[in-house]
Amino acid sequence: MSLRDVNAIAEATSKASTLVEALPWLERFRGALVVVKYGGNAMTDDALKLAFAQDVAFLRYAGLRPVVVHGGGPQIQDMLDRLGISSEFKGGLRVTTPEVMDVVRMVLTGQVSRELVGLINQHGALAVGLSGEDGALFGARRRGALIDGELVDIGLVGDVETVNPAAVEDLLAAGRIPVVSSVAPDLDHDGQVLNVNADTAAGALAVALDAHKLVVLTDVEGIYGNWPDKGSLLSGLTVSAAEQLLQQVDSGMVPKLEACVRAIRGGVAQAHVVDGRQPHSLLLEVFTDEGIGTMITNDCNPTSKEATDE
Ligand SMILES: Nc1ncnc2c1ncn2[C@@H]1O[C@H](COP(=O)(O)OP(=O)(O)O)[C@@H](O)[C@H]1O
Ligand SMILES: CC(=O)N[C@@H](CCC(=O)OP(=O)(O)O)C(=O)O
Repeated sequence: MSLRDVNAIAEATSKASTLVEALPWLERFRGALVVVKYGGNAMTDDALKLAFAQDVAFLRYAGLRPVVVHGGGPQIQDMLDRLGISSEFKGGLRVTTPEVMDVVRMVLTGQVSRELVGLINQHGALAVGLSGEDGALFGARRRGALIDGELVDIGLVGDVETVNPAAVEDLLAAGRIPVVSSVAPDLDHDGQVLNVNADTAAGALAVALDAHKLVVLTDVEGIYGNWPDKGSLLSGLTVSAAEQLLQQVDSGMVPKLEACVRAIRGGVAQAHVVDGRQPHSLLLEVFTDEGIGTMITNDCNPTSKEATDE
């Protein structure tokens, strides 16, 4: 046998072993409902967006039930800049005036959602976009931001208080992939919509759908115990440890960690924060033995990918 033949066999064997490694996870997660939060910072590269759309379609064809909740912070910022509208963040949340709210709604539902739906549908008539307004999916109430222990007004920003998952469940029952934008009707003011952080929306939806997993894709490798010390990346932590860590993290990681805690406390078996800059990170998380990034589980199933919500 020539060296070329030996190399070809080794390459084929390695490809086959990747597929075989996926087998127990394919068996285990058949039918599992997975809520995937796709952050705007992991969405800025065209090749990464294509890979993400492939992963989501793959999950669906592999028999899982993916639901995408997307962000779009950088895309909103681009549009605000183009329109010459200034906005600032307080406590990781965008201060949202009525003028900014118009742009948030337009960009999330009219641009980011459309683009993701189009990319996923390159693999079949799968994805349908909807916002928190559609089918009264979300109901939100205005919230402030906690700055140095003081609650400050940040305008039309909401926290999800009610979830009516019927519209999403209808789409799932029809074999579709719901793609959800985090704009929500204000429960206290008819006709008003609120800007909801997409991590918060994903956590609330994962609980309401009784999801098996919440996977949050972002622009770091996972959660660091001592950010920004690169040696402090955590592969797994319990929900109690995550609650303690919440006191130490800052900026965009706060709503992510809060969403993971909300999901686990609400009965979701596993929550993951993974690196959306790594192509196919979603597939690697679901279908490999080690997974990637940081996994949060309840205190009874410490950091095991076998964790269940049963
Ligand atoms: N403990 C931590 N571990 C990881 N990232 C952290 C931590 N604390 C703060 N961060 C910051 O959170 C950011 C992720 O949030 P964000 O930029 O809002 O992402 P996305 O656009 O994906 O929602 C990271 O890039 C990092 O700067
Ligand atoms: C209240 C608030 O901050 N809303 C976010 C909504 C989009 C979002 O969450 O996008 P990422 O996931 O990309 O950060 C914003 O206006 O930027």
